Amino acid sequence: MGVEIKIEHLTKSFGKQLIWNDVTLTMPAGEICVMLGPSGTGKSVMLKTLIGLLKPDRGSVIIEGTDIANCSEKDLYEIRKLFGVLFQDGAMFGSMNLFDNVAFPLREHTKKSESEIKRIVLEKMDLVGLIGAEYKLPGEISGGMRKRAGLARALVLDPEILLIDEPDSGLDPVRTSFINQLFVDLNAQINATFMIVTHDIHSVRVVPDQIGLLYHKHLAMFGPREMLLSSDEPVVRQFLNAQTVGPIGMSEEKDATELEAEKDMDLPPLPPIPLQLETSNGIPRKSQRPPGEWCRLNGVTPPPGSFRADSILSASAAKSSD
Ligand SMILES: Nc1ncnc2c1ncn2[C@@H]1O[C@H](COP(=O)(O)OP(=O)(O)OP(=O)(O)O)[C@@H](O)[C@H]1O
Repeated sequence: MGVEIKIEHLTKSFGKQLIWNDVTLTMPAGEICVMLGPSGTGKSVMLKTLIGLLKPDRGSVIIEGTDIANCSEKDLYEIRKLFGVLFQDGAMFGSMNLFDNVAFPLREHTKKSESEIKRIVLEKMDLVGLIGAEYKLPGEISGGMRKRAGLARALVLDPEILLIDEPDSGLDPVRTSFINQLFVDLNAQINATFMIVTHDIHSVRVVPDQIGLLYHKHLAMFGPREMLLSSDEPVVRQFLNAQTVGPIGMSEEKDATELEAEKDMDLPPLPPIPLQLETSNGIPRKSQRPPGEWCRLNGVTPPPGSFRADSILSASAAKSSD
């Protein structure tokens, strides 16, 4: 399970407004990828292009041999069955209880019997910890529960690819840690390829296998977590460490005068690279590599204190309160 997604030379604009140009990356099968970028750099547009809701101007998105950027409606319909999507607010129908919301794709897209549908819905609601809440309306539950219900719905058709847009928006740090743990556990269990769009720097440091950064109308970098967390590239370093010093300004890029004023400033040292978040049952993640392996193989010295168990304190604290 889980399929590779190969994006080549992808370019998208709306009228005269270029969103991003010449994006090339490969999301390895079954891995968790996170896409970052300042607001308005086109992360949601990227997700919509991946599922074929938006057509790029140029380039291709190859999934299982089909270029979904340029295929027929019929092929697109088939390929879309591989996807599960979790929108920011869970995108629940307000008048339907959670059971019916989660059952919706099964009733729409399959000919399964109601007893089979019930079995699947309860299985997925159990996976996301929502057993007992089946008959609640979306308006009666918290934002975190709505997101989990959205996730259960994204899972009912057994997706090979999960697209997740800002899962942490509106969630407190503990709920964010819980949902991160859920993604890691689910990924190990169903082996799907994940693309998560987020602004949460803590999640970015511990959850993904691959990280991408969109900036100033292009893909600034995409690669293994250790590569980006040890990078000295100014945009990557500034964004991943939430610093004000660097090329990213309040609205977009800083101008030459602002950059000149910063040129002699000392940058704070890179923080240690934490260990990757493990599954809660201890089963290794499919893509798991020994900590520090990428740095070692590529001759990169990680920041001092990297890969020590105490650098994932907040994630394990959240787990122990489960
Ligand atoms: N259907 C559309 N028609 C025209 N412009 C669009 C459309 N969809 C998105 N845009 C524009 O594309 C740009 C990127 O939007 P997008 O929502 O992808 O950014 P984002 O990186 O996800 O931002 P944020 O982090 O704030 O959610 C914005 O300027 C937006 O106005």
